[in-house]
Amino acid sequence: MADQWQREYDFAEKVARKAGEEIRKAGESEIRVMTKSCTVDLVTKTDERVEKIIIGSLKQEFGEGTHCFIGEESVAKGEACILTDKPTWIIDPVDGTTNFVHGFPFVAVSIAFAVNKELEFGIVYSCLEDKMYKARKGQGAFCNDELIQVSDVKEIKKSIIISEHGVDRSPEKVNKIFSTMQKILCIPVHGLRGSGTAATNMCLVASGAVEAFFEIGIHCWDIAAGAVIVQEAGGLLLDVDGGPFDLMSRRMLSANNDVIAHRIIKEIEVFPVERDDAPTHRIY
Ligand SMILES: O=P(O)(O)OC[C@@]1(O)O[C@H](CO)[C@@H](O)[C@@H]1O
Ligand SMILES: [Mg+2]
Repeated sequence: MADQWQREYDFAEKVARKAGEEIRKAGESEIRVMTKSCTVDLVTKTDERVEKIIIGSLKQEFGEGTHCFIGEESVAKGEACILTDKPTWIIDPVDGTTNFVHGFPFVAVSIAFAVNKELEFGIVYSCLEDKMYKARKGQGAFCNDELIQVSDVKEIKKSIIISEHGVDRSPEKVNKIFSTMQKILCIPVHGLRGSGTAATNMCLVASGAVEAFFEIGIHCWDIAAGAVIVQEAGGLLLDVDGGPFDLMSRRMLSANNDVIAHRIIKEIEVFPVERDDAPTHRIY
C-alpha cells in the first residue's frame, strides 16, 4: 500500500511540534531537576510530562492497544524496552536534558516508528532552533521541508567528527572514550564536536555539517529517528566495530560514507555496554 504509515508520519510531526512548544515554554520558568541512574543523569518534570503528552496523543489518534511504545521515561520507570514485530513508537521526549537544564541551546524531541523491527520514519524536532528534521524510508530526508544530504568529504583530514561521553563516568570507560577522541583528533581531523543530543548530532551528519557521529552507550530512543534521517540523507549506519547496525545494542556510528566510517572505526576503543533489551538492563 503506497501510503501505508503516512497518517502516522504526518501525525508524528504535529506531535513533535507540540512537544517542542511545551519544552520551549517550560524552559522559561524554573526547572526542577531530578536524577536517574547517577548524579549526572538528569531528568525533569518536563521530560515526564512531554512523554505523557506524546504517548497520550498517539494513543488517542490511533487507538489504545494498536501500537507499542518504547519511551525513555517509561523505561526509566520500569516498562519493558523490547522491540517486537508490532508497530512500535520509539520516543525520546527531551533529548539533551542536561542542555535543557543549563540553557545550552540544543534540545530535541525524537520520535521514530518501526514495523517488523524496521524503522519506517523518524522525526527530530530541534525545538530551540526550530528545525524540524524528518525522513520516511525511501523518500529522502528534510529539514524544515528542504531536502538535506550528507557531506561528500572522503578525506578524514578534512572532516569534523562528533562523539559524546554519556553519563557513565567510571574511569575505565572515560579513559577509553578520551583515548579514542585523542587518536581521532591527532589524525588530525578539522575538529571534534558534540551538541549534547544524539538526535541532533545525527541530523548534523544528515545535513552535511559534520562527517560522522559515533557513541557507545546511547539508547534506542536517542538514535532511532536520527537513523532514518541519516540513511535517507545518503549516509550509513554501522556498529562501532564495522559490523551491522543494531538499534538495541547501544553502539552506533553514523557517517557520510564508508571511507570516513572505516577510518574512524580503526581508532575506536570499544568497551562493553549492556544492550537496551537485556533482561537485567540498568539504565545509563
Ligand atoms: O537523557 P537525554 O537527554 O535524553 O540524552 C542525552 C544524551 O546526551 O545521552 C546520550 C548518551 O550519552 C547522548 O548522546 C544523548 O543524546
Ligand atoms: Mg531524554
